[in-house]
Amino acid sequence: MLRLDDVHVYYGLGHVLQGVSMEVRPGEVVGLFGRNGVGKTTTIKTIAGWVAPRQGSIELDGAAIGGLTPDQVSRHGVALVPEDRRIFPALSTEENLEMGWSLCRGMTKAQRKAKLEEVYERFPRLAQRRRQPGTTLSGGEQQMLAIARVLLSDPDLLLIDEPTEGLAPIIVDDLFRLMGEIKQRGQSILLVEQNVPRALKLCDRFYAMERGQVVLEGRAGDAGDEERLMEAITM
Ligand SMILES: Nc1ncnc2c1ncn2[C@@H]1O[C@H](COP(=O)(O)OP(=O)(O)OP(=O)(O)O)[C@@H](O)[C@H]1O
Repeated sequence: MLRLDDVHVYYGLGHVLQGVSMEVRPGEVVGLFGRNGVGKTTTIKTIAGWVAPRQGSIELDGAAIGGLTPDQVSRHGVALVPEDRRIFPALSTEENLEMGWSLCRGMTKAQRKAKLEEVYERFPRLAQRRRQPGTTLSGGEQQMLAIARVLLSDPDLLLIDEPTEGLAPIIVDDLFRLMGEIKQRGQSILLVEQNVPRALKLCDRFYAMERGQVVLEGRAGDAGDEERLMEAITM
């Protein structure tokens, strides 16, 4: 469904992605691993339209999406959950969720309301906190909110950047359970995650990056591939 072919990205003179190629097939969870600064976030932001590639192609179900705006990419069924979560501190949980409506074009008011109730059923903690300002939510609740917000639009592919960073182990368990559920529903995920052993249990395949390039592709669960991955990212 998603295919990147020889994607190059620059920040000013910095050649940050140097020919990245990868794919995510329908229903797959694909891990994107590597040390700090190798270009994982930039890869995800480029797919989502936050950063424009200078060269190369990005296709989704055969349609060229490279260089489209974030809004246009989201209409192709791709949703980004960024590392900083983008929770609006002055807005309530519900108002933050409602920011996700911009991704739900074509839904009637009744459909939106039903979708919101579905999200509250799936995330009871968010339902309890629906009137509270975003800032009063814990880090884990904010992460749940960020994911719940993009689920409103039923994306086919979620790009999730470091969801568990800085969170307590029990919340990390909840987040992995949630991502497992998303996978069960047939939605694909491209996941950047520092907790590699844990992520590998969820992933079908993975890529490892080094200095703006993909240096390894492998299958999760394959002992040889996983060993090569650990070598590639800890070198
Ligand atoms: N807005 C920016 N302007 C200039 N350089 C940037 C910008 N954002 C990232 N970079 C640089 O681009 C390179 C890739 O960064 P990126 O955030 O994609 O890496 P990453 O693998 O996701 O790392 P991290 O795990 O630290 O987020 C780094 O050298 C980083 O310093």
